[in-house]
Amino acid sequence: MSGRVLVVDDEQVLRLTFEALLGDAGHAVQTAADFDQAVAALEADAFDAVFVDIILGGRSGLELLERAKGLQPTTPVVMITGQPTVEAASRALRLGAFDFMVKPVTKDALLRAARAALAHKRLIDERDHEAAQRRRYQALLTAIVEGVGDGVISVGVDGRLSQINRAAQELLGLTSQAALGSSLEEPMWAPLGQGRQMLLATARGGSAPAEARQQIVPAGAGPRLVELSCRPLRDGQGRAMGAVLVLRDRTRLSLLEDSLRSRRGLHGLVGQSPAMQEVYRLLETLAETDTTVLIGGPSGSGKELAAEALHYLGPRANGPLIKVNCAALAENLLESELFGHARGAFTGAVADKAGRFLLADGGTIMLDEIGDISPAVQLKLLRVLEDKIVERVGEAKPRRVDARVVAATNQDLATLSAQGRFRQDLYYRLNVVRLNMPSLAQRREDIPLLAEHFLAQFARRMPRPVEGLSPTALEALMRQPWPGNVRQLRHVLEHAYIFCPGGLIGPEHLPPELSAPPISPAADGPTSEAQRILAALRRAGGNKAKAARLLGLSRNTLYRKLNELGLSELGDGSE
Ligand SMILES: Nc1ncnc2c1ncn2[C@@H]1O[C@H](COP(=O)(O)OP(=O)(O)OP(=O)(O)O)[C@@H](O)[C@H]1O
Repeated sequence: MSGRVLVVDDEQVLRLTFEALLGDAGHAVQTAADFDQAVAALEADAFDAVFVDIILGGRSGLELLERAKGLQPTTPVVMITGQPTVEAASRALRLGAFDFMVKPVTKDALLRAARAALAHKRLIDERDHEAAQRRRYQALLTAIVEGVGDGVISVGVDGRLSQINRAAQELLGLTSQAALGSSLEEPMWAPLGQGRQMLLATARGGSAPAEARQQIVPAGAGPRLVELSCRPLRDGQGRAMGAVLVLRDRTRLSLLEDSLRSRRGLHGLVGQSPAMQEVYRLLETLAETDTTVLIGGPSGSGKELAAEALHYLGPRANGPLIKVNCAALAENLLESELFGHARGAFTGAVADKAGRFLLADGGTIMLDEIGDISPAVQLKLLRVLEDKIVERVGEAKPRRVDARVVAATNQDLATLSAQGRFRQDLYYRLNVVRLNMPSLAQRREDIPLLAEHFLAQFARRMPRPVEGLSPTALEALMRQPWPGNVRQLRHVLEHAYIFCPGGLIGPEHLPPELSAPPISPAADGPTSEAQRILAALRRAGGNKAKAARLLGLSRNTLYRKLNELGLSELGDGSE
């Protein structure tokens, strides 16, 4: 081990001898003959060891020792004396001398002392180097920790705060600087919520989740959605030193996600429009409850699908879902269909019949086209809704039934009840919660998504190489008034799918009715409605099923309307 050595002695012989011996041993030696020369050398250069004679002409070597320690504190200074005294030795050591040698100094003793001094210096240098490195590392870490936007909190194994950055303070709403060394058990850390347990448990080597997501409500501010990530801190030997928690504020992201996560559909219903988002939100809320829901909306707008969603998204999903189309059955048939009958209750009642309400026990009953039920059935229905009791036709025995009622109509029940055609009390009872399905014209932006959905459905049923809609066909679809709403769109696309030989569906594959000026939706009064129906029947060559499709009405609704308008004799009666 070689080093830079300064030899300070006023005796030239000694200086030269030391210089030669140390030089031969590989050290770079510099000499100084007196105090001032020595100080100049120490000021000019850094030395790894200094040999100083205690007698330096007029000055004391001890004085130089003191000066050397001031200038180069970590450099070992070896004192040399011709007349050792206890006082001088102890003073030298007190002043920080590394060693004390008595003349005559042998070569071996000199080299040994030099070796020891240099080894000592290296040790100190290394320790200093490590400490400096630790300080640099710490400064860097602090800069990083302060610089990142995420909150950082660390604790020692004792659960006491060892570091917290500004972001964490702000996130937690801590107004004053959190005191390092304070325990995380203190109440001021309560807003940290689960993060507190994660930190404490991890720091103590216990088990805790490494990741979590939670809401933090900082004092005097709104709630923040925060992602937590906790890791243990270990030293080089793997010993636990504490834990660090990173808090990432996801509030903005989650708001953004929420606004972007406009859903493309819900349980069979397709559509990404704001109107449908509202429907989905309402359906999810209502699915959880047992309230009677009245679903309104024009024909073909998805009322039946909405009723299904209400059933299948709620706690009754495992129970039965019974659907009854109230317009499809004659009055007396509907009554026994709904409430059941006893054997012999009327001609043809050859056996007991449970009725749809009892079949729906524990589940949901969907009463479609509820506007079409007779006054007698209305009264019976009111009884079920109010008392949850059914009585079968021809039997006076009340039976308890637990069925959720979802009613649907495309008629204006408020007007019907104002006209005395629908019981007002039943209307109020049904109308407790109202869900209105938007018409397709109110959500045209959903047409491309719906088209994609239906084409994929057809492709499963009738494999043929239809790739999708051409832009012009889509444009034509976007322009339609869609009085028949989604049902009509579905029919139109089915037609196009069948007529398209492959590739893209073009406008030429769409049903001819679509290329003709669209039949305008009923905007006003019965006259224009009659005209619309007549126009549709004409265009459909008298075929009522086809006319219903053109109008976007279900067949039942068209029959009802024809009856109401006194037009039931029109058309060829074909389905
Ligand atoms: N949002 C939608 N997403 C996907 N398909 C839909 C949607 N709305 C309606 N449909 C489809 O349109 C057709 C008619 O829907 P549905 O029977 O639910 O309508 P409705 O309002 O009950 O009609 P009506 O009043 O004539 O009984 C069905 O084939 C249904 O699958």
